[in-house]
Amino acid sequence: MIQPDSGGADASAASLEVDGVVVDFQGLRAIEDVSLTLRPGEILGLIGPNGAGKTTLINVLTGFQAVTQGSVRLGGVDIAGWKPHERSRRGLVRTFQSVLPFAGLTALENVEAGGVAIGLVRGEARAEAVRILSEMGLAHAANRKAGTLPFGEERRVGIARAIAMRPRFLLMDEPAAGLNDAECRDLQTIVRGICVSLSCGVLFIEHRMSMVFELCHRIQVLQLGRTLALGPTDAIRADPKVRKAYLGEDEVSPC
Ligand SMILES: Nc1ncnc2c1ncn2[C@@H]1O[C@H](COP(=O)(O)OP(=O)(O)OP(=O)(O)O)[C@@H](O)[C@H]1O
Repeated sequence: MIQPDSGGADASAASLEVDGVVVDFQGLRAIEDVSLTLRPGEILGLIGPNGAGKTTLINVLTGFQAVTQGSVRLGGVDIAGWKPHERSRRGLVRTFQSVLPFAGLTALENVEAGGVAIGLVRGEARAEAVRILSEMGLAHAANRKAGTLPFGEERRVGIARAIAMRPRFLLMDEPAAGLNDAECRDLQTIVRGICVSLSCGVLFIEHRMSMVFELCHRIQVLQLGRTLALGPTDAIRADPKVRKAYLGEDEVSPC
């Protein structure tokens, strides 16, 4: 597996960094002092049982959830005051499990909307969308309404739209949910491709552990809002406290 750049002050300045974040919901502490670093070109798995705080952390990163304490920095800049659309314009992009908000648009229009959202003029966004759809094997679907596509293709349209936003960091919340084995393998190829060709850092939240283990360079494990473990994939896979808390003693389910 190709390892991303992992060291030096330059790497930190180019990274997405969460520092000491706390999130409270009316008396419930959902996140307790979590720090996280995502480097360009790396795939960082974020795993943990239900309620561990993974989605809340994504919402913090995308600007939909305010923090009670702590900071988020993009390329060394504190982004606390940035609105969600400013974050995505500057390269902090997330994928959704479904393209449903745009289900009535064609696949091409969906991907074009990604380019327009980051400020491309329509013609440029369209040309880019045609190229991305073709690279993702979706050229045949360009003029079909996204909501009428097979599930796996609809999911890929959502990822294509994210790619059109030229992500520096891509946040993927359960991208494999509902996909079959072949679609999971396609997804892995796509994620690796994004990582290498765009030098994009990917935060990969997924319950399918076989996929997390195959794809991720490092894994951070959350439990009850705290970081239980963080390290290279092989070390996390073998960590007894992670196995006890999350993985169980049995081997993981296949993807
Ligand atoms: N808007 C909210 N108001 C109150 N509590 C919330 C809110 N959002 C999340 N929580 C609580 O915060 C904790 C973390 O939830 P979160 O959804 O981030 O976990 P998760 O790791 O993403 O879980 P899952 O794997 O089930 O998606 C849970 O106890 C949840 O009930």
